[in-house]
Amino acid sequence: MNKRIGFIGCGQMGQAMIQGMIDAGLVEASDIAATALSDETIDFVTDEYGINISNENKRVARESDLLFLAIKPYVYQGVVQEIKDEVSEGTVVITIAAGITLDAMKEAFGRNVKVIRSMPNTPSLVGAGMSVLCPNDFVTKEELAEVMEVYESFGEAEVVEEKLMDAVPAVSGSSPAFVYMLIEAMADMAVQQGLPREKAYKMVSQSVQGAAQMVKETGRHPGELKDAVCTPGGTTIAGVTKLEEAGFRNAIMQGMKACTDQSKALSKGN
Ligand SMILES: NC(=O)C1=CN([C@@H]2O[C@H](COP(=O)(O)OP(=O)(O)OC[C@H]3O[C@@H](n4cnc5c(N)ncnc54)[C@H](O)[C@@H]3O)[C@@H](O)[C@H]2O)C=CC1
Ligand SMILES: O=C(O)[C@@H]1CCC=N1
Repeated sequence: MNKRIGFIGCGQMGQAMIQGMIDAGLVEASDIAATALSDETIDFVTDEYGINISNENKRVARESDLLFLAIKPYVYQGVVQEIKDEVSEGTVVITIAAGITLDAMKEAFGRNVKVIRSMPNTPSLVGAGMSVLCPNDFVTKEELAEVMEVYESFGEAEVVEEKLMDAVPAVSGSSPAFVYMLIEAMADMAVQQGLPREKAYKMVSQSVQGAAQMVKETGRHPGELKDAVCTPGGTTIAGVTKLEEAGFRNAIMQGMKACTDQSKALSKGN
């Protein structure tokens, strides 16, 4: 890709995206510039990814065409104050935090800047990310296509209207955590029943991945796929009955709602 890519902040999510785009062959590691606060992170990222990393936010902001702000939501204001005069008119700034709205970015910069609000997730690290994007009015179609190319290098990407962005963390950014909880709980019980832990993780994670692939590739309704697993009087329907008694689906729905409510609250606070 013929664009200078910069990351302000290079923690869990920044590293996942960087590894994903390098593995996909989109860019060379040496073409990516990033910043972090601690020398420990700078040393680790240098050794692990071979990108150019420093603590020079202003320089990276000045020298990037696509500038990812991979920092925690509560440091956005301070970082934007620091870098805003370095960001040129042609640079596209990409946010990755829940609740940082396009308006909040315009206000923080104090001028019209090209901004794309996005919500990626950590499976980007292994090329299986799900990212959702929303550009402001100053981003051209070509620029959006370039940024989509970046996101699609490490997974799938969709564009939605900004009013839907608060519903997005529940299905992209945060949802892997919920699935890890499911995998952990399933494996714990398998271990309790005598299966070795490593085998339990392998069996459960492969089954979860396979089920997700079935939904994606067959296009069949998840309920229909579930029914196809349930033998009358068999093991699956016994498990389904117990899960429903324990409020399984309702618990998931409430978790998704809480995630969305929190994103809305964060959006209002900015
Ligand atoms: N971890 C995840 O699964 C996801 C995170 N996000 C969002 O990504 C953003 C980053 O999250 P994580 O990577 O998890 O956090 P993290 O704490 O792992 O990384 C944050 C990075 O920012 C750096 N940093 C902090 N202050 C800085 C400053 N003033 N200048 C330059 N660098 C600075 C830190 O050194 C660190 O490298 C957050 O806004 C989060 O909401 C979005 C989707 C998923
Ligand atoms: O928990 C959070 O707020 C961030 C956004 C999505 C995943 N992590």
